[in-house]
Amino acid sequence: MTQVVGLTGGIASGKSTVSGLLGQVGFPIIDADLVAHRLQQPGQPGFERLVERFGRSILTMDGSLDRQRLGQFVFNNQDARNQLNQVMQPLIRETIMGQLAGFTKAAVPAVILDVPLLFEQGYDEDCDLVVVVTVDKATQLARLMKRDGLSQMAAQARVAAQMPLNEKAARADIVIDNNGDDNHLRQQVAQLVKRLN
Ligand SMILES: CC(C)(COP(=O)(O)OP(=O)(O)OC[C@H]1O[C@@H](n2cnc3c(N)ncnc32)[C@H](O)[C@@H]1O)[C@@H](O)C(=O)NCCC(=O)NCCS
Ligand SMILES: Nc1ncnc2c1ncn2[C@@H]1O[C@H](COP(=O)(O)OP(=O)(O)OP(=O)(O)O)[C@@H](O)[C@H]1O
Repeated sequence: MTQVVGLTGGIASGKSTVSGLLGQVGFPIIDADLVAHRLQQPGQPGFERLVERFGRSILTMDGSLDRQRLGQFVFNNQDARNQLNQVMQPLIRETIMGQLAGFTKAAVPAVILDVPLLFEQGYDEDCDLVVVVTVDKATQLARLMKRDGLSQMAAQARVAAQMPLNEKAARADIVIDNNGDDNHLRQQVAQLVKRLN
């Protein structure tokens, strides 16, 4: 049986950093952000349906999705975010479930399901174990502002669009505390790897 390990947290809490480390030691990763980005390439179903829903004003001059513009819109408008989720979440789920079935068929021992909206979209039901990467609000905002070049207000809006991180941590089987440095994070990931092996 393939063990499905859910990996989630808040925006910029360090999920991708953790999944990168798990990938380095050989775990296959299903990355929901990557799945979403691929579905949003011109010609892909997510792209077509987003243009139908929001119009061509969400496109750049070269005809690709203007992620920055759509982000500004949906992270400041709950109704627009609901519409985005209505369009994207069923497509993301279908793709993720297809990938999961592939790994199960190949009988891999464990697969990492890296999904920012794991609890919000009910993927925890499909997991054998859920790992939540947490970070204090101030550090989260600082890392998010730095990584994405966002203002404090824009970063706060993105954080507010997700389930509070302490609620996610309360629902976790394993919590990884990412308030420390890279070394502190690596030590905790090494513990997790021991447990998974
Ligand atoms: C709004 C979009 C265009 C902004 O693009 P951008 O390149 O700036 O961000 P990116 O896709 O890299 O996501 C960054 C982070 O934002 C958060 N986030 C993304 N979508 C959502 C959402 N619908 N609700 C809450 N948080 C979200 C996640 O923590 C994610 O890791 C993009 O996030 C998007 O299309 N989101 C819908 C798809 C989705 O739900 N993705 C999450 C996978 S479950
Ligand atoms: N322990 C750490 N010390 C300093 N910076 C860190 C640490 N862990 C992660 N970062 C940085 O914080 C930022 C957010 O990390 P990362 O991209 O892994 O988060 P994420 O949870 O995957 O975000 P998202 O939800 O947006 O996909 C990145 O720029 C990353 O390099």
